[in-house]
Amino acid sequence: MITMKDIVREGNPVLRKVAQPVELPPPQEDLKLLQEMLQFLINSQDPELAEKYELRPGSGLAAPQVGVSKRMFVMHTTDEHDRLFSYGFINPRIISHSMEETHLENGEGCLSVDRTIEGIVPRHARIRLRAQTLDGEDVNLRLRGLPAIVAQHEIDHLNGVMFYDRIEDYSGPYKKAISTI
Ligand SMILES: O=C(O)C[C@@H](Cc1ccccc1)[C@H](O)SCc1ccccc1
Ligand code: NI
Repeated sequence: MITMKDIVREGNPVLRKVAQPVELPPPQEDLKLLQEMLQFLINSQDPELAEKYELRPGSGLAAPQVGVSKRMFVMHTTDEHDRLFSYGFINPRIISHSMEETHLENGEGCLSVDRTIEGIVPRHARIRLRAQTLDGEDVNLRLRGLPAIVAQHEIDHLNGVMFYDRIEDYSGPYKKAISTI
């Protein structure tokens, strides 16, 4: 069972690596890990289990956050119509997105970041996501709202990007060095 001790925190270089594609068909051990990551999200949203195992609630989790630099993530969240989006994604790609942007009013957090970082994190309002799912099917999903934001946050993890890299005026110690012209 995955608990908070299994989640790597900022400063660990795995969070700044570009994760490797998963070989297809996915090895059994990758599928097992993805299933355990999804179960973590479900457990983290159960008040009794979250309290018992001291879990921070999560709507998304990427494999690098459990120290595995592979291109897969899980999501367990609802949209504004209370529809549940519960998936394990393998080799996810955003194949198109809206020009329109969105953001969470109170900014974003991260299970790998044990501090609050203020600031708006701009995200695409709508994305088209292609991936293989935990169930082995190829999906091509249109996401909007919170599921779209969660997916973008997790895919950033697969590319070594942290949410605060995207805050316009963030100049904290962890911001990735950007080349100055
Ligand atoms: O660290 C992670 O990847 C899990 C994050 C994902 C996330 C944070 C903010 C916005 C979108 C995705 C969270 O722990 S999931 C919990 C959550 C959900 C919505 C807003 C804030 C926190
Ligand atoms: Ni995160």
